[in-house]
Amino acid sequence: MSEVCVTSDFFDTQKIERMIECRKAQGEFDMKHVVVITGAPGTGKTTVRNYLTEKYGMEKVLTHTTRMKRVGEQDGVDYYFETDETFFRNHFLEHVDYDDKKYGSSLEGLQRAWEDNDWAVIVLDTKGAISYLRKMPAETLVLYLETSDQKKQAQRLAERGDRVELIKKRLASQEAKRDLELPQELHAHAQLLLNDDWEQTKHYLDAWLVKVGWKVAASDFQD
Ligand SMILES: Nc1nc2c(ncn2[C@@H]2O[C@H](COP(=O)(O)OP(=O)(O)O)[C@@H](O)[C@H]2O)c(=O)[nH]1
Ligand SMILES: Nc1ncnc2c1ncn2[C@@H]1O[C@H](COP(=O)(O)OP(=O)(O)O)[C@@H](O)[C@H]1O
Repeated sequence: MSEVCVTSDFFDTQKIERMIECRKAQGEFDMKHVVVITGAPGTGKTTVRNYLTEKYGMEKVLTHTTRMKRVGEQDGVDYYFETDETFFRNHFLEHVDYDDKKYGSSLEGLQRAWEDNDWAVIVLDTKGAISYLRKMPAETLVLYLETSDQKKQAQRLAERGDRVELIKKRLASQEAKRDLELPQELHAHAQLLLNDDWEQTKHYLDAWLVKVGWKVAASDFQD
């Protein structure tokens, strides 16, 4: 990317406008993107997803699951809740077993999101993130979330209201243990994001988005 297409000076409106024009000329803003948020339970995947939809207007891609609804979750808002019978009526781009339940994301869901918005966001386990990178390398941006202390993750699940026995089962599952580490296949592609302090995480996300081609407006940087 040429020098005028990037700037680290976010307080200079003219430089930002030149950067936007330059990126437009390269067709960067015409591209579809899907931000895949992955990581172990309790690292903040859903919280980050909500920040990207609320602050940036990204389109949330809902996925399907056979797990039970948690308190406060709604069908068609948090997930499409399925039974073992209805689950495979969907056309999945990828699907996995996670902690003895099924989860899957459909191509239709992603395409629907892209009809409304060039930027979509989805929460997946690391296996799903690898599938997305294999199938759509140009469009997929992976964020891998972690915390500096794994005890924090269990605490957060309890604070979220998850039942103690379910937290234990979830954290003991081979998939949750696997996702505590960034898989080799994601090393070169995923952006690591330490989510200890929420204020810092938000700043980090804002900066990362500019780096990966988010269409900033000069006005975003005033005040
Ligand atoms: N591969 C894949 N993973 C999914 C899908 N939907 C959700 N997940 C992942 O399944 C795991 C369990 O999700 P959930 O039961 O909501 O628990 P949470 O991680 O504690 O919020 C998480 O890692 C999600 O990112 C999907 O469609 N495909
Ligand atoms: N940086 C943070 N500091 C403190 N609590 C957080 C932070 N990020 C998320 N949480 C809280 O931790 C809990 C689990 O977060 P969530 O986004 O549901 O995790 P995940 O989807 O990865 O399982 C939620 O109650 C959320 O509000």
